[in-house]
Amino acid sequence: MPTTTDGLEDIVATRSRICDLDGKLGKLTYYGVDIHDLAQSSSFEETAYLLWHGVLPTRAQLDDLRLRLHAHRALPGQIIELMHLLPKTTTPMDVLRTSVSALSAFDKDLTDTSPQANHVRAERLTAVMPTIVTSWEHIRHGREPIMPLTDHDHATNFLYMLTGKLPDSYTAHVLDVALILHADHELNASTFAARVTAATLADMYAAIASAVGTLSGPLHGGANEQVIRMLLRIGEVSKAESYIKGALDRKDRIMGFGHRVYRTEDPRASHLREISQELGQRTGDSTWFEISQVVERIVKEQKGLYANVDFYSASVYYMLGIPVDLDTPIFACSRVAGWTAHVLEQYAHNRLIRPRADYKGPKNTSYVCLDQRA
Ligand SMILES: CC(=O)SCCNC(=O)CCNC(=O)[C@H](O)C(C)(C)COP(=O)(O)OP(=O)(O)OC[C@H]1O[C@@H](n2cnc3c(N)ncnc32)[C@H](O)[C@@H]1OP(=O)(O)O
Ligand SMILES: O=C([O-])CC(=O)C(=O)O
Repeated sequence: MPTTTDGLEDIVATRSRICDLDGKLGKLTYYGVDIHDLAQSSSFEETAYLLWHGVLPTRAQLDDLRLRLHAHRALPGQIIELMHLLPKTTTPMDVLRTSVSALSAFDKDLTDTSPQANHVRAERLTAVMPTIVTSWEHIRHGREPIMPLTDHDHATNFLYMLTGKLPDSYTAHVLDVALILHADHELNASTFAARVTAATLADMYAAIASAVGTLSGPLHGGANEQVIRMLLRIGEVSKAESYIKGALDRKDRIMGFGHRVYRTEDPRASHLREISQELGQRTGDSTWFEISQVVERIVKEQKGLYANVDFYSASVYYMLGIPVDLDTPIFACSRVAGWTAHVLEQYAHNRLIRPRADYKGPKNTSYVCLDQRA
């Protein structure tokens, strides 16, 4: 049996054309396009098109995609009914996973597994996930969900469905950039889970439900919610240093730091840090940015760890007024573009993913009948 690597570290498990990640240089590209250029100049919809088609769209192609996404935003009424049956304490990520799974029941063409049908599913899932997340926010607080807009971009529509008001252009821009930055990241745990599921030729809903479940854990996408909970516990800039030193002394893991691949700054964190600072200035309350800065400095000094994408996204979402347990669902609403791109790629060049385990358990154990066991 070849040597095993815990956590599959540095194991190259597939070929992919979608996302290139250089952990030493801190360089991230989607189909060769640098994440910095996308964050600077693209939109979430254009980035999703790039992930699904491998090229940037023409204006007409982008306009067509936007229209299709608008048309797919509404949820089947039965999914809203299903949400009403869930206990109000159900976490938004669990509701998202359950609803994505249930959506397969409303796909009239489920037996059509052609690439075209799966492309439509990728667009549908991407269009509808913000409606699931924001509907649950209203339902759990005893309110009626707000119907999606039939125009406006993805970020604006999300914030509208969440608050019932059209956001100002800066707020919508910030969420749009955050969605671009989270859209794909090579073979991260949730994308791997989606590909493993797709490789059995299970349908796209099953693959995305696997991915949502995998993203929810605090060592992966769930870290952003834990980061803001930590910042809120710290509460004041003057308490940040002693809080974080105490946590490090206790050998706690500091959420939002460290990465399996990056050995330098996560290129997405640089954008989110800048946005966090600017939001602090615009809102007149830089507390969350300043606490984050102290935490970042001490974790870097004492552990040599860099902030990852989840660290500054936490204060950004908080300053946008987003409820803390919607942080990871927002991540999912972006990453679904990457997940579905990887599922399409998996279907196109499929082989079952089935590694081996190096067995370490007992051998030749005799079977003792139940009534003879002590
Ligand atoms: C979108 C994303 O998924 S980005 C990642 C989001 N997750 C987090 O922010 C959670 C906090 N970070 C972590 O737990 C880790 O850095 C991970 C899971 C992201 C990567 O972990 P791995 O590559 O498996 O590293 P591993 O868990 O083996 O840690 C290596 C060492 O660094 C330490 N370490 C790693 N991250 C942290 C952290 N955030 N805080 C404190 N110590 C840490 C570990 O305790 C371990 O130390 P040890 O060797 O003395 O036991
Ligand atoms: O790549 C990873 O392991 C985690 C990550 O940063 C992401 O999924 O965005």
